[in-house]
Amino acid sequence: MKANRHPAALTADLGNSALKLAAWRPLERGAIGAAHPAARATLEHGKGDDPGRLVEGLAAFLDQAAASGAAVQVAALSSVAGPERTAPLVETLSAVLKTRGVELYCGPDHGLANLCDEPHTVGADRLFAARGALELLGRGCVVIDVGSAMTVDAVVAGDPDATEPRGRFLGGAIAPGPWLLAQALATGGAQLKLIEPRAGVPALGQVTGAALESGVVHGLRGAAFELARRVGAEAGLADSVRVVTGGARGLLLDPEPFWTGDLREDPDLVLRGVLAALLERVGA
Ligand SMILES: Nc1ncnc2c1ncn2[C@@H]1O[C@H](COP(=O)(O)OP(=O)(O)O)[C@@H](O)[C@H]1O
Ligand SMILES: CC(C)(COP(=O)(O)O)[C@@H](O)C(=O)NCCC(=O)O
Ligand SMILES: [K+]
Repeated sequence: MKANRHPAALTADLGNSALKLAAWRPLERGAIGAAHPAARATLEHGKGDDPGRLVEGLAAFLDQAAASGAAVQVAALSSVAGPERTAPLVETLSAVLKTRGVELYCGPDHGLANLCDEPHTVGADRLFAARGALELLGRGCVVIDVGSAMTVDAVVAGDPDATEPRGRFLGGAIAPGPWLLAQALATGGAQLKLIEPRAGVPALGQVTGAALESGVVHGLRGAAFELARRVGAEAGLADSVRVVTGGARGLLLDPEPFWTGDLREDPDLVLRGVLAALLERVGA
């Protein structure tokens, strides 16, 4: 017989910029969409990082999570990095978890039908974010994930009477994120310097740096709006909710977007999707 509660879980998302962790308390069934992590952390994780530091960081995170009611019993990882960054992380993560009797699942099934032409090439974070959005909203939407890249994707819910699939991933757009925009400008013009994208800058820049900040930040906001509008329209989701996630989402949300329509923010969309997939995987 299945227990009423899911086990406490660790979810990890290795993106191009950072490793994100969330620990989740034991949840009631059907509560993934409304859950808040007991603990969250973002660890820099690049090539050639000291594994000792990662071990320490992970152990400290797991202790903090346990103190907040999430003594982790199961764990899963999503990665969009290549094997050179993913393999050492999996090794370290597995080793740390093993000392606590916890098994790590790598890339659990996201549970969506992937309708893209080359499904295996779609980044795992896009699929997990889409799954997370379905958990959050219970219906189709446009997902905007602002990290190294800015992805704008469409997902629709599956048939509630059927057990599979949970939904359908329809694809979308991959645009540069704020840092890629800033770097492209800095390397593309002799007079142009590297700026740090930050929220709330004026559009009317009156020195080079301010004009670059404006172009990156307001350009990103404009791109997000236009992509969400067009992706939504082509996916039959013209009036649907837009859900914004990713480490740089603040650039879209502050000041308040000029877009009309229903907008939601969820810092944990990818990790929420990984959680849903993991709990299904362990059948708990
Ligand atoms: N405080 C911040 N203000 C603005 N941007 C930030 C901040 N923290 C992180 N970022 C941006 O978020 C990106 C990381 O977001 P994340 O979703 O973790 O990316 P990825 O999934 O590519 O690893 C960084 O590249 C940076 O552009
Ligand atoms: C588009 C992405 C770079 C986004 O990654 P992120 O910005 O979150 O690090 C990643 O999902 C990826 O590498 N995708 C592979 C190409 C594809 O999704 O079609
Ligand atoms: K991301």
